[in-house]
Amino acid sequence: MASSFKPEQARVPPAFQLPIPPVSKFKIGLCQLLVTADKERNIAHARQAIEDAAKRGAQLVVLPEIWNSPISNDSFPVYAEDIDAGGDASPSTTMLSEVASLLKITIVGGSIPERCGDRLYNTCCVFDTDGKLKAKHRKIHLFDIDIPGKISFQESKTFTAGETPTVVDTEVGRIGIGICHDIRFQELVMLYAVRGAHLICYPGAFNMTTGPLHWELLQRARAVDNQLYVATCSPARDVGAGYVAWGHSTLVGPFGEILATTEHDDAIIISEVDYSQIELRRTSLPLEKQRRGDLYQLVEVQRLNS
Ligand SMILES: NC(=O)CC(=O)C(=O)O
Repeated sequence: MASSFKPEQARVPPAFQLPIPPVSKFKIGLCQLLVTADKERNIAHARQAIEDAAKRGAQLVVLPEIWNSPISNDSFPVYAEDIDAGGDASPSTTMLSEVASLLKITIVGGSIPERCGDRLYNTCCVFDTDGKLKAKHRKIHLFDIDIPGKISFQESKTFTAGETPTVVDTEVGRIGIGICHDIRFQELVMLYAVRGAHLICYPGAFNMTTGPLHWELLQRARAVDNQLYVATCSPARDVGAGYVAWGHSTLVGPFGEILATTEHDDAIIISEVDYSQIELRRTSLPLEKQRRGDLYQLVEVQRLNS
């Protein structure tokens, strides 16, 4: 198939520019949730976990990928919600909006199956402290895998891929969003870094085959290459589920260091993010100055249709 890329649609992004965040030090809460087939219970459980995290001081709370539904192509259409319609058409995001404004916290709302017309997306909503929907990221790289005898999953059977990278300004800094498989594509986070992201949040559900080898490796690679914070949030492991999640939600600092993590059970991680560490790491190890832009460059494609 001929490529639709045209050189006039490309531009070289400017160098890193780190905006001054409204707060430079805050607590983050990663809610690793056990997800069941009972959607109402999943919503109530997520709400309780968010409230607990906020009580423990979290100003930013992150939820897992697909936290209101089992992870299966049969379930996605059944559990999908019309996020744009809101209200009763989207009980999951209505809850997130309510609880964000009630507790005055920022929420990176994991992801849920979204229905939009006749399409389904794997979508992450970000709510600010007023409960306003600040951003909606639709998973860009769908997870299709076939390792015989280990794992076979074709997300593209039900979901349509998103078309837009997402960077959002919040009260806890500039956040880039990716969902699970998006973490494997380094160009996306490089783009987020040049757009000045302090933190990348990846709601994700790696599995028992790729999780042990790649989950931590990818988070640390994204953080150390770009000298920024990376937070991941997984569903808790349910060995009886059709898709068994690896768990191990984690916060990684800008030197690639693991700041907080957990095993695979239902858990809330509370940890501190300190953006002064980004400047410190970038000053002592100035990758941006050392980068050989004369030899290679990241080119951003301008989507004419978006
Ligand atoms: N579930 C995903 O989207 C990605 C994943 O598990 C992987 O290994 O990649």
